[in-house]
Amino acid sequence: MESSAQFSTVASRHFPPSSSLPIPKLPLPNSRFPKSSSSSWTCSPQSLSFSSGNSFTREVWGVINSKSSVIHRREMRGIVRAEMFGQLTSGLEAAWNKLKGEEVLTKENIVEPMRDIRRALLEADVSLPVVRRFVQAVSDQAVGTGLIRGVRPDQQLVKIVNDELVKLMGGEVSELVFAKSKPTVILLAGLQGVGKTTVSAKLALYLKKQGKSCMLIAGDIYRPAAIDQLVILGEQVGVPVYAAGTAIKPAEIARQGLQEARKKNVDVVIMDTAGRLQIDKAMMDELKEVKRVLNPTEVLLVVDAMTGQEAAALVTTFNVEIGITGAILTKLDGDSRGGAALSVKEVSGKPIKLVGRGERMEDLEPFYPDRMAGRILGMGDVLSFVEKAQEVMAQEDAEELQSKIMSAKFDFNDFLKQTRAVARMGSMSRVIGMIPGMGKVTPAQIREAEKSLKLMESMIEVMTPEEREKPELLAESPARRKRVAQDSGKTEQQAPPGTARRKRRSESRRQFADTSARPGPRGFGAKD
Ligand SMILES: Nc1nc2c(ncn2[C@@H]2O[C@H](COP(=O)(O)OP(=O)(O)OP(=O)(O)O)[C@@H](O)[C@H]2O)c(=O)[nH]1
Repeated sequence: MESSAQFSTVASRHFPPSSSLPIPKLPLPNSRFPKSSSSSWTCSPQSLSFSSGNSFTREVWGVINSKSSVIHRREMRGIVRAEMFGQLTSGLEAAWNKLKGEEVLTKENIVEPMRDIRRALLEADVSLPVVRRFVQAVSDQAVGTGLIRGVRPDQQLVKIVNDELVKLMGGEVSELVFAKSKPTVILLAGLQGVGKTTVSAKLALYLKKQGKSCMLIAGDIYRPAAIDQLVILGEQVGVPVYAAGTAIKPAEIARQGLQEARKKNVDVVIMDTAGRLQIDKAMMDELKEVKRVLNPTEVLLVVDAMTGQEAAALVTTFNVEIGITGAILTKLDGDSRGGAALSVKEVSGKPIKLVGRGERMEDLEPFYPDRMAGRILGMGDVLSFVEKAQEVMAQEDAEELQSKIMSAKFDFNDFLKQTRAVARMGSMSRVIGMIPGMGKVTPAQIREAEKSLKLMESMIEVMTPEEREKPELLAESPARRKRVAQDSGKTEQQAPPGTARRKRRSESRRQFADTSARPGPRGFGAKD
């Protein structure tokens, strides 16, 4: 009877307690999420809100939510996080915890927290001179701060560390520079496998979204597949690619490509170049030649975030050798340490302009030092969340959803629309990482939540159009619920762990509900 067990994740709170099928329930979302009578993430340029209530969405977030408290308890037992900057976040938390119970920051009581901060930064692979300067700056301010009414010493220290982190990463966001007369030329360089080819196409899409016409030049003649890769990616993002094969020199390709771009009157030209396993003279000379031909506005070094402080050293070397304008940090999504993000500006003097946070073409963003600091300190990144939400959901859709929720007309079609919109924002781990307080959810728990979501989607997919529009049809008919469960191929054996226990708990709740005069359910399946 997995069918009913699974179905219950959707229906339990929406169907009358007299339903004949035993309907186990998922745990209710805990207080970390606001509760209201209906459930949705809604966004508009002016606002973003989450309301949770009687819907699938509440169930999904409920799963994640209930897990986050479990995770919190695990955290206390010292289990380290694996998500972006997770390791650093955990390390810094140890420092604040040492100040719990203190009245004021003193020279004596900050010794241990400062040691923790130093250790956390070194473990994050931040370069030693940077760590030294950082710790010194934080200690000086901490001792000089004095008592601020209503602010605990641990909160004071978090604020000081936050400000210093923002400074360390360059303070302001460093925008791309565009040439006064078309085309703006962007030259990409970097070692092998760091993500240059992918970044070329991502950058073209990023600029296209800003209304700029782009052209890509395939200049990696040493890895023949790189040209094909760029042509495919160019097609994917709808940007023309200039390729001249592998038999001519990159500088000549650059010259021809630039000519073509001028003919096409494009706004921006982006040139992908070959990577090497290590920096060698021939590679640098070739790049210098390409740079001379292109006279680019931006020369961006693509570096892999996972290489930590080595990335900062590379930026320095490339800057000395060929002169660069900034860096693009890729694979930040898999970086639990953060050493590269924290070291590049301070070590090389060159800013990180953009970051790659996933393999999809949309996963390239400006580098915001303040938002990064927020992520590092476990405060989420609400602004990026809102921007992503705005990107994937049309304002009208958001308003329509909101009004449906308000009038309790949110149906299964709306639920699908909403979850698919959230999926377009990126992987669930990424979306969750941007929400304050959710940074502690581990990858395993996210995978489980994703599984639950897929399960719900598969059930909705086998519903008839009428059932999707009128959830009450299912509420009133055990036969329909059974069919939906069977058609979506669920069996009791496939039930996720804990279902049996939830089932027992739900039965006892239902017995209670049968005997007490509780008001009927609202939201999905509600009768107006
Ligand atoms: N997770 C993740 N993967 C990325 C990111 N950027 C690039 N990748 C992946 O990294 C791998 C290498 O990317 P490429 O673009 O081929 O790297 P490249 O620097 O052009 O490689 P060479 O031409 O060999 O020098 C690919 O599998 C990309 O999908 C990112 O931000 N996050």
